[in-house]
Amino acid sequence: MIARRVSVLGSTGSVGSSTLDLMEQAQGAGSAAFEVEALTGGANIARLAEQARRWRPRIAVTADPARLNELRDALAGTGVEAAAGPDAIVEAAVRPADWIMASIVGAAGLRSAWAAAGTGATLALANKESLVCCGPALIERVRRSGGRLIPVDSEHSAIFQVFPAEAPERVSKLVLTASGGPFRTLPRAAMTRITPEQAVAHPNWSMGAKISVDSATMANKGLELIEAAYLFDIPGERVDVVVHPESIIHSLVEYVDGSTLAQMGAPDMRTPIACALSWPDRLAWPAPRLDLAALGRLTFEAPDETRFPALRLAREALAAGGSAPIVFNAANEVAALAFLDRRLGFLNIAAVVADTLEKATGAGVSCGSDDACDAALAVDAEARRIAGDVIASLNIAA
Ligand SMILES: NC(=O)C1=CN([C@@H]2O[C@H](COP(=O)(O)OP(=O)(O)OC[C@H]3O[C@@H](n4cnc5c(N)ncnc54)[C@H](OP(=O)(O)O)[C@@H]3O)[C@@H](O)[C@H]2O)C=CC1
Ligand SMILES: CC(=O)[C@@H](O)[C@H](O)COP(=O)(O)O
Ligand SMILES: [Mn+2]
Repeated sequence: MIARRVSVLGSTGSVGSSTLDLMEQAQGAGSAAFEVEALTGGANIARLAEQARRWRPRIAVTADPARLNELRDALAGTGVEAAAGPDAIVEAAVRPADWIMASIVGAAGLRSAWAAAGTGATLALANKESLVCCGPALIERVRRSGGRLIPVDSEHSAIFQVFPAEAPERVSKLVLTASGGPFRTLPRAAMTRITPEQAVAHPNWSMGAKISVDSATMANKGLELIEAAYLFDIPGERVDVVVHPESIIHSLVEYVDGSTLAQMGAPDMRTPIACALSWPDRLAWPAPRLDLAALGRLTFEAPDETRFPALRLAREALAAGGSAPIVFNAANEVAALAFLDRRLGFLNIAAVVADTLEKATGAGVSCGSDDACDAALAVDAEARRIAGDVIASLNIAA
């Protein structure tokens, strides 16, 4: 029986909701008991209130200070404390919990993930952007606090499960699988007409809008390449990407003797979340199971970095080091959101990232030596400003 006091940062999103759903199912199966300390959300007050009514956390927090009264009203009579604003989310992240899910999307999740990393709790990290921005420092912070970082991103969860942490020298390379997204076979010429609705329609996974666009451009795999290099302390040249359209093998570890170990499962985030919730134990819940005979075959192909240049840009940013991964992440986030707002064409997402990386390097944007989180946020802010200018100049030219 697994017993945990849990906080979920970003509980109203795709990963956050899957986390609470999994907890519900595991409790229903009699294999776990949970208390909830804190739930945090953004604009979706109705979902946050519904979750708080079900789980009765000590506190529920919305990121938007202007929505505090609305949240208070929605929680009336529950005994759940309401709070609002980015600082309140950081405060929620350091409340007593032994398992904290960091599932806020984008760099907005960095401060709370950083705060949670210092508490000594197990940090279940879905927010890949915080690893890309602060990887080695974030990992070290968890280690020093006596906590444990468990990756939730499906590929990194897969690697984590088959990686020999006690003997990393046995590993020759990591292989990240990529679905290839909804435009895997679309010719580049047709990509100019891609709409946000088409881009968020991922073939295998049900996810939030930003990561769905990242999958469509393969910037997601670029972020994951950086994430893997930091998490498993391995150079980018020893992290391969292979396109596997079925998303059944979630990633692989190749050993020096030629053996390759893989983790497989249905494309459902509750499986990697279950792993993070119970590791090194295993959580029994009514999980979706694989039927390999029904699947029939699994297929693989090389990624096409001409049609999906974001992958190459991420690899270059990782090799450049310093602040380049933070710039990559910030520019990608600004561009993906501009695409979702119909202010930018699909193909221009990677173009904005490339241009921002070049301009930020020219402007000498680099991390300071202060607190890694504050230093990363300063780089992030400057890179966002540059990316915004790049988008504005593209729109003037159009
Ligand atoms: N979805 C997936 O299957 C996977 C996701 N990930 C990673 O997990 C993270 C979450 O992804 P996903 O669940 O898809 O994202 P969603 O967009 O579905 O959810 C994001 C969450 O963050 C909250 N949020 C948004 N903006 C802010 C802000 N400024 N401050 C505080 N909270 C905010 C949202 O609140 P609200 O909705 O109330 O506005 C919501 O709770 C991302 O980093 C993603 O890359 C990794 C692997 C798989
Ligand atoms: C579920 C998950 O971890 C996502 O990051 C998923 O992997 C996206 O799929 P692709 O980026 O491979 O299309
Ligand atoms: Mn992933």
